[in-house]
Amino acid sequence: MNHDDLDLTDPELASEAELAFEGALRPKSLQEFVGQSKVRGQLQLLLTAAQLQQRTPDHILLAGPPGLGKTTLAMIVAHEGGRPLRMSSGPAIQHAGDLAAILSSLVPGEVLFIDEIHRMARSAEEMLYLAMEDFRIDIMVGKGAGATSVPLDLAPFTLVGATTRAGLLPNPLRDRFGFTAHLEFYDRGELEQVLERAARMLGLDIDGEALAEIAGRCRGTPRIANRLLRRVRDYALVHSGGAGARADLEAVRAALELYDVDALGLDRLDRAVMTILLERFGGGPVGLNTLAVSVGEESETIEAVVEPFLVRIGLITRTPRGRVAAPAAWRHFGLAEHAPGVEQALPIDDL
Ligand SMILES: Nc1ncnc2c1ncn2[C@@H]1O[C@H](COP(=O)(O)OP(=O)(O)OP(=O)(O)O)[C@@H](O)[C@H]1O
Ligand SMILES: [Mg+2]
Repeated sequence: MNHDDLDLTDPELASEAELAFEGALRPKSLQEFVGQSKVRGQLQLLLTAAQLQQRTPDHILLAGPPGLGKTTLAMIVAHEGGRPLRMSSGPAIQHAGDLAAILSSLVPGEVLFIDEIHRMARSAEEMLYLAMEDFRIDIMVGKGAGATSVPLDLAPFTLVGATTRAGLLPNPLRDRFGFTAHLEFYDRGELEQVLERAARMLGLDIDGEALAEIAGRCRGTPRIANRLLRRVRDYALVHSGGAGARADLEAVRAALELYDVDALGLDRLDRAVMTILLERFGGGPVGLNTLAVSVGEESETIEAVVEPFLVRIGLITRTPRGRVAAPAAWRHFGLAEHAPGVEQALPIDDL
């Protein structure tokens, strides 16, 4: 089964076909990169200053929810400076030795991209501190009492780290980045631009109204925008009997209804979380872990993927006592707001 069809609005899941498509769609320069104007300006300044001084740019941390363009920006940083790019990821660096092998083979000026940097092994993290600061690592030679550490100079490089969970990074690591870019969800206009570009590349003839409808349902996330667009393209193609893909508002609505993406872009998991929060916990407050267990998901997923969007569109608020449903949530789900404190009346084993 194809991941696309299972979790159309999960910004994290990507099938092989989708990855190939993403590769083709990635903007290659800051100029082509849509939206994130603040971050674009910050990056531009940092890269230009480095170029003027003919040095490697400072280390950059890209933080933000999945699918907003972190990998794309890392590639742009390399491309804009005409620098080679090495790609790795936190889960692939489980020993300091893994990192030493990468670092010692970098060429001068290379951009090292470490995706999901918060998942790197602790021992490697410590090695990275020295590497980032002094372009040097200490390699342990021998074992036991006779072990000595041998310093090894590295080629100057730029580390670009990406994380969906900046809060999990230890302070010493966070502090060693010259700049942290916080990526924001995209607004409608920006998403329409992303979609327009992708439609052109897909050879899909789609009108403005239809684009706007997709833009409204893709959770502020370019990856989801591109994915929904492909399903609309399928729909248009099949309904024209293969004659050519042309999509209007009606086609978009029909296609997205088929795939269970509602008018706000909520998918099944979002709706499950919201329904439980509203109906079972009377709108909260309820703790993240309790919510996660109730829908049978990892609390990491709820926190990194589901919740940021629900908070952003004003369906959930985070309070010190837990997550609370906002009035808009009751309206969106067509429910009457319960009296506060209902959750306390629930039988204990229902929690
Ligand atoms: N600003 C943008 N303009 C145009 N397309 C974009 C933009 N940002 C992202 N995209 C597209 O969205 C897709 C996902 O982007 P990308 O892989 O860079 O996200 P990510 O932040 O690295 O996600 P993850 O956290 O899952 O690794 C790519 O196909 C990319 O082309
Ligand atoms: Mg990425």
